Amino acid sequence: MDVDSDVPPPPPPFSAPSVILVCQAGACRSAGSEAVLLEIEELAKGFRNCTVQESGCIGACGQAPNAEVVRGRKRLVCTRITDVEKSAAVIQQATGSRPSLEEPGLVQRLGDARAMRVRNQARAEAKWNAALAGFSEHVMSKSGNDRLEMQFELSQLLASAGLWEDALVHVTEAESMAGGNIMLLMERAKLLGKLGRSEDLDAIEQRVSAMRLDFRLVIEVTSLLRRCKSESNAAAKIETSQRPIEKYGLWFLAGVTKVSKHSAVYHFTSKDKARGTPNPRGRGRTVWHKTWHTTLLADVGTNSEGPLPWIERDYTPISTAKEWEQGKCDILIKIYDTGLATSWLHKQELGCSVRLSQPMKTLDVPSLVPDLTHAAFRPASVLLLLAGTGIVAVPQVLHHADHATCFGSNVVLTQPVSLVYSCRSDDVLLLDELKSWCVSGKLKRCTLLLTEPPAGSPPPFPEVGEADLAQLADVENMQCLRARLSQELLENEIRRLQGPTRFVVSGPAPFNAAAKHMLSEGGVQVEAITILNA
Ligand SMILES: Cc1cc2nc3c(=O)[nH]c(=O)nc-3n(C[C@H](O)[C@H](O)[C@H](O)COP(=O)(O)OP(=O)(O)OC[C@H]3O[C@@H](n4cnc5c(N)ncnc54)[C@H](O)[C@@H]3O)c2cc1C
Repeated sequence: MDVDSDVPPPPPPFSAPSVILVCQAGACRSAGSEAVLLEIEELAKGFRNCTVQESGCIGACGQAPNAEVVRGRKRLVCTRITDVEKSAAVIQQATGSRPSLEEPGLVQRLGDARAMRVRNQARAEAKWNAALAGFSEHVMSKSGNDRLEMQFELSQLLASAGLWEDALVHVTEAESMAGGNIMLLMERAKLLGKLGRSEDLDAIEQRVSAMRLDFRLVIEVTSLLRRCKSESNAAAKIETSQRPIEKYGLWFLAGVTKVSKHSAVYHFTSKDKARGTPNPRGRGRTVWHKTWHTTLLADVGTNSEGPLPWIERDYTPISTAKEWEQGKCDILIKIYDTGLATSWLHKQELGCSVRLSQPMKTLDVPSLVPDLTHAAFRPASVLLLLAGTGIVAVPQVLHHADHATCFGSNVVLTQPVSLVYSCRSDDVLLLDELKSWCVSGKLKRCTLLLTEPPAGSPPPFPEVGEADLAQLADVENMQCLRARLSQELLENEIRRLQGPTRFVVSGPAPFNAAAKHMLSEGGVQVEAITILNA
């Protein structure tokens, strides 16, 4: 299988049937793959020999959104399908002919639909900077009702991000465009309350009293205005830097434990109730077993990812859900000298404050799929194929195999879990933990694959020594090889497993693509593979 960057040059026209698989997994979904699917479906309508289907991860997460063209035995991965032109180029790869984009308004309509879906996805993940990227300019290019609706949405996004003054400007403009809409007026009141502007709230109260409203609406509006006023009194005391950001809690950097030349465990603490919990419970709720992650807001200032002064990056804590509830969280992070968020984090002083999002589901347990509708079977065994910081999936999965750390009173992960872990010899992570999980039997087997680090810039923690691999010699179910993941090694592992097996692949994009390819060559069905970005 070829993995090409962008969409490759067009082939000559042909008539053989083809299938376009549009990835709908993690990174692609965040990059608008739902809209890519609709776009490709719409553009492919005139081609009888071409079918379009959604698919799981294609293994090129770093270049999302992606699709794969399958023609006979040939498979071609098309990456970075970031606009309508690129979608048209994918169809040309599949059919040999380019669909027409001449229909008036087509490109604009598809472009708008795609922008809306990217925004909705970012919103669902509480990634306010990503949701706002390019949105203000987009709103300004619209008129009439479209403009009114979008301007209101813009004000809501800005309010979620804590930019209440900007949100107020837009909701006020939307309200004046709508000519005195009560719903928009109440949205304005909520923002005035947050900003502590009680005189403006009085003015709104007077305006409302002069309106002819239905009796029930009067009760609702009066009670909302009362709440806004009491919020307004408290608001004056909140410093701008401490303003709540929707779905985020305030944490403090309490310590940094360097664990390799490239990575460290960052210890965070919090007393903020807004931090939420990975395991919401209460009357009427059923326990939802899952692995989870959080989003860190890295306050890097002006950036190319959106208009807000932060960038958003996901992390999978290695500490437990209970510790999160107690206000403690440990995250294992590899520092990249060219990485925007990690190089920023590397410079932070102990005691500094950071924002972490409320926990979000990564995978359902025990099926270990991102979406239960895709859980084709209940696994009898699990093989984790991890590389680099992808190793953080192991504690999250194994927490569900232990009474002390699982959610609810019953352990749901009872299947044997094996691991193949590939890492650079100067960045071996969680070695002591891996050893203890092997000794206790929580991990059935662990194969550690060591690769040589490429020459490059000096590491962030040069003072940390290399991992002591000699300690593994007496651990029977653990082996250490100086090798890369290979077809032979993988098939050897597969032969030891009781089927059906769930394969979870998590590492940098080239590792994910290679592992997925080897699994399919080894006869593993695509439904059995879960790929995670790491
Ligand atoms: C659900 C989820 C959970 C995650 N959990 C963790 C975690 O627990 N610990 C952790 O360290 N990371 C984790 N990541 C990755 C993390 O979100 C960031 O992508 C990573 O920290 C790099 O961010 P950055 O801004 O420093 O780099 P960016 O500015 O985004 O990237 C710039 C450059 O850094 C380098 N780089 C960045 N990421 C990688 C990579 N994965 N492999 C190779 N080179 C890379 C490349 O040179 C890249 O061009 C997770 C990602 C997801 C989606």
